[in-house]
Amino acid sequence: MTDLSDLTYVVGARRDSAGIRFEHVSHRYRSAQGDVDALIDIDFEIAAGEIFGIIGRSGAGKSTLVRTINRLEKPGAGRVLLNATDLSQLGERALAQARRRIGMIFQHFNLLSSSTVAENIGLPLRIAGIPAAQIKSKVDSLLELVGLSDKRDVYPARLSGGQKQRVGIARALVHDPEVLLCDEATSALDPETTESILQLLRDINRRLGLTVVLITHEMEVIRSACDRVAVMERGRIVEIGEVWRVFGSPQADATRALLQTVTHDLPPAFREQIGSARRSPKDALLLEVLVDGQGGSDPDLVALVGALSEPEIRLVHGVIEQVQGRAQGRLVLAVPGSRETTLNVGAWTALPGWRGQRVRHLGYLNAGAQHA
Ligand SMILES: Nc1ncnc2c1ncn2[C@@H]1O[C@H](COP(=O)(O)OP(=O)(O)OP(=O)(O)O)[C@@H](O)[C@H]1O
Repeated sequence: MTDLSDLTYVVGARRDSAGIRFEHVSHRYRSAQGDVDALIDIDFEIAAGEIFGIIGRSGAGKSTLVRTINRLEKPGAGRVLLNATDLSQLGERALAQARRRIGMIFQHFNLLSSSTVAENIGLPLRIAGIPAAQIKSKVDSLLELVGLSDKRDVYPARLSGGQKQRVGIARALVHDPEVLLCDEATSALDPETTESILQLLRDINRRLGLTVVLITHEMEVIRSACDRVAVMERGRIVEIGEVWRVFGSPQADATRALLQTVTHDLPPAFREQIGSARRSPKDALLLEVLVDGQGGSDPDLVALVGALSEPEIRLVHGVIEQVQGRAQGRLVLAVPGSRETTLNVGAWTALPGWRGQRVRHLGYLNAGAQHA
């Protein structure tokens, strides 16, 4: 008979959320095709109550890492602690109990097509032997939480992708977990639906205080939802930190490659006009001002205005956006050939207003093309 003593039946019954500690975790898959080192000496901590993103290219080791949290994967070396508990030390019964502290949602929702929304959500409770009346009340409150009260008796085939994922989220929350693992939970959804699911996850994180671990290969998802992020590459964590810091000044090549999808590149037609060398005295020098967020929520434009008040310097491209309440982006200035020698970029950027803004030479804007 299942021990029901620690199950709670009220949505929002806030448990203390759990922190997760990886201690020198390594894992090797052995197969006929050869061994794969999926995790190599992973050592870091996810704080209780944070939304933590894990990003990396396909095969980087993200799923394997997350599966060590609920011991779907047993690491070959090292330990994973859930709120100081080492799940590897638990017997079968205690492990089953501990796994209830960890909910999980998946890319393809994993719903039973022959069961209604309410039946899908209540399934883990039925398996645990909870009385029907308690299941009903729990399912009703979860349906309300995820905004699907009107879909109670509908079958999954009649739901949109976003609605299916809401059912998945409700089902993952039936045991009031302390941790919610999300494995590419928005990868099958369009951008608008993705944003609504991320909004729901943020809301649940805040209201229930639960730790959310989110795997994705989409930087956009990390930017929109996470507090901190770890970037994985070939089994290792190559970069870790607050999202705005990692986005503002990525250190690892893997991070820079992933960020290409969200950094607003120069329009192709404009890029075609840029050369690496001056071809005519009239060619303008292009300076790119990178705003990395160190300066806070508002980029200090005093310095930039100072630059623009230099005669003939033009602002030719610019994007600034907020990441975790910090301004990030870039601006491109064109300095005419006649001014290049007298312009003292070093003197501008030494001014206090340039904190968090770096300037680099982008190339030369072809004078002929400018007037084309
Ligand atoms: N059961 C397995 N047997 C052998 N190799 C495996 C197994 N599962 C994963 N791998 C390999 O381990 C490495 C890490 O896989 P993992 O699924 O953790 O990566 P991932 O970053 O989650 O990738 P994706 O984004 O494609 O899901 C890959 O090289 C993969 O091929």
